[in-house]
Amino acid sequence: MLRLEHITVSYDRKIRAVDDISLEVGQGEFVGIIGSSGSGKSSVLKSINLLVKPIKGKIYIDDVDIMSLKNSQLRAVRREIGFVFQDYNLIDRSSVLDNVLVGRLGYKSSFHSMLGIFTDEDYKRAEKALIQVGLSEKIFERSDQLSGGQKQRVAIAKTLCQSPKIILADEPVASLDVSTSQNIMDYFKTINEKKNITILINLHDVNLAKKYCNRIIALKRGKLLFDGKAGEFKDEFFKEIYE
Ligand SMILES: Nc1ncnc2c1ncn2[C@@H]1O[C@H](COP(=O)(O)OP(=O)(O)OP(=O)(O)O)[C@@H](O)[C@H]1O
Repeated sequence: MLRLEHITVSYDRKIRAVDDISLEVGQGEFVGIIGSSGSGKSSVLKSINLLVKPIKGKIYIDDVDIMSLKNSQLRAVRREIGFVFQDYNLIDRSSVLDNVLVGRLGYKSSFHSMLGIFTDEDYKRAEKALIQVGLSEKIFERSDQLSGGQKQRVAIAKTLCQSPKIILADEPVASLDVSTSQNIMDYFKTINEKKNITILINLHDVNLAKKYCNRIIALKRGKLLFDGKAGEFKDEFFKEIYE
């Protein structure tokens, strides 16, 4: 469903943040991307929905070359790609419900978005997403009154509200303690298994990647160093990546 062909990302045309990476990800895969700081994990993830535009290569989603799409077509593709950030990316003063409804904006005309007009169906989806992340009792709370783990669950619910085919998560547990991180990873795993949504997740912690992901991709200085089953990721790769 997702194919990267020879993707190269450079921010200043000198250093290659991502250097000629090709990979294919099938529907329903749960892929952990690991690598030391600066290895290019975020750049790979952000290039998939063109938050960052590669200087070379092609990106195909369901065999559509997304770099060749017009704005309106790209918008339609993007609304099916959820993105979860490390710092949650919520509107602090808004309620949990309003934050989750933001996930529906990609389906609205700019006129309706501006006026914040949502249908009964949108509200039902938002409530369902909040039930899925175990937060229905917080629906009317202000999001800045929640804990870090709860905020990340709201961000996941917002993404679910988009009805995504793919979820990209950029270090979603890096700001959380160990047990909260595991809790958030459990939600990702459940979403992946129950809804068959493809997930690509950047992680600092190799053990989390090995525990939760089916496949691991390891980067070093923008290059692909390992791509295989989580169980095949051995200590020697670990040393090579983090040395
Ligand atoms: N907006 C930017 N402008 C210039 N250089 C950037 C930008 N974003 C990333 N870089 C550089 O690109 C390289 C890869 O960065 P990237 O953030 O993709 O790596 P990462 O593995 O996600 O790192 P981290 O784990 O620290 O977030 C680094 O050398 C970084 O300094």
